[in-house]
Amino acid sequence: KHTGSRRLPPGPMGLPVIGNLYKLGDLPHRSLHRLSKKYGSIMFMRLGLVPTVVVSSPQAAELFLKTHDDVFASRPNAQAAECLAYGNKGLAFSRYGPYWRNIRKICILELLTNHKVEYFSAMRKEEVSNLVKSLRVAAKAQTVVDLSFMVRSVIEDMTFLMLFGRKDDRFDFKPGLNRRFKTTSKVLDKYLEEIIEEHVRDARETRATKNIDFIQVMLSLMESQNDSLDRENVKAIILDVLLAAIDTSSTVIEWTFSELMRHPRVMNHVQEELQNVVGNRLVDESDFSKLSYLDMVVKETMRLHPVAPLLIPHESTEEIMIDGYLIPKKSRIIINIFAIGRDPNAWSENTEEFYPERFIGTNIDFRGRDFQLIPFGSGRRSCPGMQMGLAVVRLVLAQLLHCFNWELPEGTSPKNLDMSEKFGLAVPRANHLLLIPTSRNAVNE
Ligand code: HEM
Repeated sequence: KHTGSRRLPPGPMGLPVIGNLYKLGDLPHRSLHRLSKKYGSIMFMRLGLVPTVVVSSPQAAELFLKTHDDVFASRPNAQAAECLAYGNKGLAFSRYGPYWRNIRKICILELLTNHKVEYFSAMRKEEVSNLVKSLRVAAKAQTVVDLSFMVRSVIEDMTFLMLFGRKDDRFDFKPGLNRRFKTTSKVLDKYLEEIIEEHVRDARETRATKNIDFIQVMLSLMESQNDSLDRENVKAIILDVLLAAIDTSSTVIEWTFSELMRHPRVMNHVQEELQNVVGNRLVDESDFSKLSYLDMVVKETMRLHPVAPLLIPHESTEEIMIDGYLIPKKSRIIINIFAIGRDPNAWSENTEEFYPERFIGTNIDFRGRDFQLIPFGSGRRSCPGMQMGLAVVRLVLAQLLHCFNWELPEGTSPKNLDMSEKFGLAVPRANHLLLIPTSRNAVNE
């Protein structure tokens, strides 16, 4: 064969065996962004022994996630997934194939439907109102609150209510997606078993109840789908949803607050919009369609601080030529949306600036059709929880911004606010965001 027509994409020279791992550093999305400026938007490297392709422009992302989506819809056998309690039986890390397709269908048609998003709206409002009440106490005393912690707690509560119908004595999920999970998996398994048993008992006693929380939905599917879904599967899916829902939504809120604290002009504008649209009552999700500036602020935050800057790794299932380059079978595909959000060809020159007005007059949205902004991915593997996540993010943000003014603690100014990141599948702030609330308006609670 003529080798010239079957060349790999350009990339840094690898060292034998350890390949280019050493180049990635503490913040791989940033190192890979720098490398892509030198080698281009389709870049090849070996991470350990794994052939890896890094994609860093909207046009290239479209080739991988839309034009040839069917070839790149699998997942590598992730170390993270092996550490989890149920191996690859969940959704996020399982390989492309009939098993994944069935579970994905269940998630989309039964668990994460618009109907479900709406159904839980009253629950979300109540949980956020409770948070507002406790913040009122802090506001009165003018104490510093750990906003990162409080936001995470309210989102954990909402997620537990949605999945299990309860939020008390919940399992501590703090360890997140890392090796420690293996050691905690027995405790976790016991917890999930207890909850399932409780639901089975309840179902037996009250035959007629509707399928409300996720466990109830899954139990009735287990009955109707016979063999294709067992308890292990149910536990694996529930765990996936827990992990996918909590860190992501809290991280978006934390970064939005951080940028608003650094940009008082934008903060004032958001609060004015809330005052005009909502007035002296609490925000309701039915207000969202009129909060267009808030919407732009969330988009701008996710452009600069994508929660999952490298999405979840994809894997190719066959050899394929893309844009004149050979992509070997079983390559790991990393879509660097952190780099895409900063691509000057897509966003003009001021890409590092937080400037929500850039979205005025555009139709760019989150649905994955506009490849310059894909914080939820795009195509077959895109996030099935997008609507649920956006509802949570918008409500918590809007309510906290409507009810309170926020100040940085003494010694911190908008200019020197620490913005360090901590890398993982999700990239939150390295240090919690500490703020002082002051009650803003006489809201009728
Ligand atoms: C604002 C919040 C959220 C963001 C930014 C987000 C983002 C993402 C991203 C980037 C992916 C990977 C896409 C890819 O690999 O191409 C993903 C996958 C996934 N997300 Fe989300 N997500 C959010 C909230 C949620 C919520 C609330 C749920 C569930 C209740 C959820 C469930 C999932 C699942 C199950 C997957 C795996 C899909 C698959 O592999 O087929 N996410 N999400």
